[in-house]
Amino acid sequence: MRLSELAYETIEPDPQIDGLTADSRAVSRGFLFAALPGVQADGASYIPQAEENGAAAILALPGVTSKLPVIVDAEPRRRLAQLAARFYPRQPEVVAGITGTNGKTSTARFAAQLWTLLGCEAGSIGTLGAQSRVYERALAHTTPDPVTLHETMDAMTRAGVTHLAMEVSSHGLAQHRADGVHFRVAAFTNITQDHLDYHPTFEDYFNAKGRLFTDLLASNGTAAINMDGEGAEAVVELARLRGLPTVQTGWNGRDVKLLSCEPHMSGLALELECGGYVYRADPPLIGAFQAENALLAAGIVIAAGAKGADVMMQLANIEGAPGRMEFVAEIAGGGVYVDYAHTPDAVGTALKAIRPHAPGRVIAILGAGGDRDRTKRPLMGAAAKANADIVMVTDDNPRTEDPASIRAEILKGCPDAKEIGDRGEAIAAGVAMLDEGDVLLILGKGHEAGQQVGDQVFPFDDASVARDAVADRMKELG
Ligand SMILES: CC(=O)N[C@H]1[C@@H](OP(=O)(O)OP(=O)(O)OC[C@H]2O[C@@H](n3ccc(=O)[nH]c3=O)[C@H](O)[C@@H]2O)O[C@H](CO)[C@@H](O)[C@@H]1O[C@H](C)C(=O)N[C@@H](C)C(=O)N[C@H](CCC(=O)O)C(=O)O
Ligand SMILES: Nc1ncnc2c1ncn2[C@@H]1O[C@H](COP(=O)(O)OP(=O)(O)OP(=O)(O)O)[C@@H](O)[C@H]1O
Ligand SMILES: N[C@H](CCC[C@H](N)C(=O)O)C(=O)O
Repeated sequence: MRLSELAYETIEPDPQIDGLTADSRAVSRGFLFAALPGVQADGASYIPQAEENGAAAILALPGVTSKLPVIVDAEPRRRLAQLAARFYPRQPEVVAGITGTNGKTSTARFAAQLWTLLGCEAGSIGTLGAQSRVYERALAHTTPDPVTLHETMDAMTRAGVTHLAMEVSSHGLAQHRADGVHFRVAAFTNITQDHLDYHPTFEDYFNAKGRLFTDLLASNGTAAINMDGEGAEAVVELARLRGLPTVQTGWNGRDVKLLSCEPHMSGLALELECGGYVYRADPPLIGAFQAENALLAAGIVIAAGAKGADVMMQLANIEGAPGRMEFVAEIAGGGVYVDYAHTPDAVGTALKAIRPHAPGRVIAILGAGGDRDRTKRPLMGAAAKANADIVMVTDDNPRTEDPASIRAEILKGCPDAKEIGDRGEAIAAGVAMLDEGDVLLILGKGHEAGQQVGDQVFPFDDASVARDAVADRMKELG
């Protein structure tokens, strides 16, 4: 593709463009290099490296110079996404974007499962990567950079995916990573505190999420909203201002309404109302909050055109996502579970949700990630203290921070907690504490396969560490 075709500008010279990237280290001959101003660095300072690597053109802010043809744009991130959408033009027929603080991954997975059960070739993109029956790809971000995103969507579409549910994070929205995606449905789970290291205020965080509804949802699209989530009314208002229809779900939902939700040992017994009819479904999901995510997923699939009755019939068949209230081992009439709660709201929600599974005590293990919102740490500690019988504070991904300082900030919210920095030791100590009917809930890292300390990622998987600890304890008990 010629640069002028890609950029919709008359440019001389007009080189052939063979690829796009915002990372000078990934530039190959014929690539367009997008010089983006970032948090850590200014992409413009890498233009010489891009030129050396064979770049054919540059995208940059006004005032930036190069010996190569330059596309000048005051919003280069937005422009890069537009270029990426043109360079990789194929998108599934139906794309649903899901935003919110908690529940995006589960909702995206549920929506993709429902579509599959209804006979569509469906997939998802998010924290667990790009997944479908016909195409899989590991991804570094919940919402990938626009080049990776559009390339992935193009490849998924070529592989046959027609229905895609994708997570759209607030970072992704603020950085225009998903611009150029044709969203038929935009969905909202909830908004509570997170990422206040990146967003200067909670309002800024909400507004970033709001972009999915105000800027990215197609003008003939539909908003699907979990009416039980914090912030739902404000999102209804965003849709109303654009005159867009909504599908409202949850206990407070209008279109898919939860009438009752009874957690039992292996799942949830749900009673719902949709289109004037009452349905029962018993999905194998642990945690009452998963009912909200399941109903929102149903709302997404209905918003994209499926019949409510058909969707309700399949709700019993959806399965939980890895690392989300995942049962990993049984011990002494209780069990060990792993969950990805890494916000104050999620810690409280997950601990409340596990209570019905614990005839005995609830023991919580948690840490908090380094180089992320510090203000959430004592609140996470307090949420654990309020909802667990015993709390143990350990390390999550310290990244470049001092792990002991992170733990000290969590401990401000739960001063009586036991502190064990080494996560493996903490899990072993938690398992050793389990008595008849007790439950251990290991929070924060869910499906993650590594622990990031400094710049290094060491293999670490909560579920397998917990299984090994349970096996050791069983041996000891004979
Ligand atoms: C705060 C944030 O989101 N930063 C992301 C952003 O970095 P940045 O633009 O600030 O990059 P920078 O390091 O300042 O560099 C500026 C530019 O110079 C370029 N560069 C840099 C070095 C070099 O040698 N050559 C070069 O060209 C970089 O590619 C970049 O374009 O763009 C980078 C490239 O796409 C991302 O890798 C990086 O994600 C960082 C690592 C990150 O941790 N992001 C997390 C917080 C995130 O995005 N999380 C959300 C999920 C949150 C949730 O919902 O829980 C996600 O969607 O994953
Ligand atoms: N509807 C919900 N309300 C409150 N908490 C929830 C809800 N759904 C999930 N959670 C909690 O949030 C955790 C993270 O869930 P999930 O991975 O689905 O969220 P996410 O929005 O994808 O997060 P991230 O983008 O950070 O990966 C879960 O493990 C659970 O503890
Ligand atoms: N997407 C989230 C994941 C957090 C997971 C937790 N284990 C941590 O490291 O903080 C983030 O980047 O904030």
